[in-house]
Amino acid sequence: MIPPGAPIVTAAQMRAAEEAVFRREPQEDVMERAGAAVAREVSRFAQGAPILVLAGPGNNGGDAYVAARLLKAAGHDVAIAASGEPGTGAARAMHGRWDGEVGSLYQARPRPVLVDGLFGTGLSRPLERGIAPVLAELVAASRFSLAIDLPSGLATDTGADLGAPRGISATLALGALKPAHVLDKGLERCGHVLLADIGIPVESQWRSVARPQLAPPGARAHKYSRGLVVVVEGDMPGAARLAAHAAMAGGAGYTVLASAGDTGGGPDALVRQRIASGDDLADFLTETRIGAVVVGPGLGRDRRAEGLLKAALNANLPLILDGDALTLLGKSAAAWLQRRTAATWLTPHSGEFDRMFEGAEGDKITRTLMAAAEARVTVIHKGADTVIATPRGEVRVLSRASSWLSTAGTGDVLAGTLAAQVAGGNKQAAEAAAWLHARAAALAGPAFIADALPMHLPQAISECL
Ligand SMILES: NC(=O)C1=CN([C@@H]2O[C@H](COP(=O)(O)OP(=O)(O)OC[C@H]3O[C@@H](n4cnc5c(N)ncnc54)[C@H](O)[C@@H]3O)[C@@H](O)[C@H]2O)[C@@H](O)CC1
Ligand SMILES: Nc1ncnc2c1ncn2[C@@H]1O[C@H](COP(=O)(O)OP(=O)(O)O)[C@@H](O)[C@H]1O
Ligand SMILES: [K+]
Repeated sequence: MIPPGAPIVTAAQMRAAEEAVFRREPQEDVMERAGAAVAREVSRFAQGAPILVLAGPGNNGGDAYVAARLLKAAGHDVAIAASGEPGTGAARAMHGRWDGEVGSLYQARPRPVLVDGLFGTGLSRPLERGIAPVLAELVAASRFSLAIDLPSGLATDTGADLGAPRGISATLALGALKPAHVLDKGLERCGHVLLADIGIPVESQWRSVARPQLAPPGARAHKYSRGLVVVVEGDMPGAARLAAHAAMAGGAGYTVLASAGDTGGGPDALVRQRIASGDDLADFLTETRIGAVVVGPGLGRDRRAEGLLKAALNANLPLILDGDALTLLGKSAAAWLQRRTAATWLTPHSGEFDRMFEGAEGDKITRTLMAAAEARVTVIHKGADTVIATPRGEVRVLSRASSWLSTAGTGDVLAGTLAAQVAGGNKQAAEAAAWLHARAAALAGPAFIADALPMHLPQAISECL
C-alpha cells in the first residue's frame, strides 16, 4: 500500500524544503515532530513488546533518539543501539535528551520490535563496516520492524539497493514520499509505506497515483459524446479485441474495431469496420467524431502494419501507441512523434521503452521524463513500478498493483482503458487509466486472465463516481 496522491520528492528537494522551514523554526522542533510520528506508529504496532531502536550518525539517528525517548516515557521497554557517535548538531541534541544507555549496534541483541533509524535520505554510498549483515539479522529476528523515513541501505532517488535489509514491516516516510518508496528495490524492501506530516510544506510535480474523480454521463449524453474509440487490428486480433473490450467497459460510448477481415469474437456491441490497408485507415480517420485511436496491440511488424501506423500518426487525432507500434517506431520514435499536433500517449513496457529511448539514463522517473520531453508525448512506462510522465514535467507513479497483472494481454487492456478516458475528455486520462486498471486487477483476484480484466472496470469506475 502506497499513500495515494502523495507528493514524491528527491533527497535534495526534501533538504531544500526542510531548510526553508529551519529559517523560521528550530531544527530540533521539526525533529521532535518526526520522532513523535515514529513513536506513534511504533507504539500502535508494538503492543507492549520490548523495542530496539537503532540510531545512525545523522538526522535519521536524531529522529531515532526522539522516538526512543517518547516510547520510553509512554511506558515501553526501550533499548538503543548506535552505529557510532551522533554527527549533526540536531542529532547530538537529541542524543543528549536521551537519559538511558546507548549500546553498540554490533553487540545489539534482537528484540521483538525493531526501529531502523540508521540512515535516511543522507545515505550516499553502500552500507559499510559490516552494518548490512547486522541490520539484516536484527530485522529477521524481530516480529515487527519500522524504518524511519527509508529502510537503511536504499538509494533515496532511485530505489537502488545499497545493502537494505529484507523484511521491514513498514516504512514511515517523513513529510513526503521519496522515489525509493515507489521504485525498483524499494517496492520489496519498504513493507507498508505510511506517510507522516511533520510540518514541512513540499511542492512537487511528482505524485503517487490517486483514485480519479469521474462523472457519470450527463442527462443529455449520447454514444458519441461519451467518446468514440477506434482500435486498429493487426496480426494478432486477440490483442486488439482485448483493448476494444477494455475501451467499452472503461466507459467509451462507441468502439470500432478496424479489421482487415471478419476474425470474429468480441462483444456484440463492438462495431467492425473493414480496413484493408493504411489508405483505408487514413480515409476512415477523417471521421471527425473519433475521440481516440489505439494502434499497436497485436499489430504485427509487416508492411501492412507499417502502413496502418503511418496513417494513424498522420491523422490529427488523439493517439495511443502500444506494443508493436512502439517497436516499429524504435529509435525514430521521438522524431516521428514531435511532428504530431494532436496529443499522443505511449504505453511501453521496459523492453519497448529501451528500444525507443536508448540514450535515456538514470532512474526510471528521470528516464521517463526525458522521453516525454523529447517526444512531446505522455509516456506510461509500465511495470511493477509504472511511471507516467508528461512533457510538462508532471510525474505520477503507480506501484504495488497486483503482481497477477504479469500475464499476457493486460497491457492491451490498459491501452483500451486509456483510450476510453482520452475519448471521454478526461484531462488526467493516463493517471485515471492506471488507477482503474490496477483496481480492476485487485478486484479480479488471483490468477485471472487478461480477458477477465475488463469485466471489473465498471466496478472500478463505480468507486470513482
Ligand atoms: N534535517 C532535519 O532536521 C530533519 C531530517 N530528518 C531526518 O533526517 C534524515 C536525513 O538526515 P541526514 O541528512 O543527516 O542523513 P542520514 O541520517 O540519512 O545519514 C547521514 C550520515 O550518514 C553518513 N553516511 C552516508 N552514507 C553512509 C554509509 N554508506 N555508511 C556509513 N555512513 C554513511 C553521512 O556521512 C552522514 O554522517 C531524513 O531521512 C530524516 O529521517 C527528519 O528528522 C526531519 C528533520
Ligand atoms: N509484477 C507486476 N506488478 C504489477 N503490475 C505489473 C506487473 N507485471 C506487469 N504489470 C502490469 O501489467 C501490464 C503488462 O503489460 P505488457 O507488458 O504490455 O503486457 P502485454 O503486452 O502482454 O499486454 C502493465 O500494465 C504492467 O504495468
Ligand atoms: K532508516
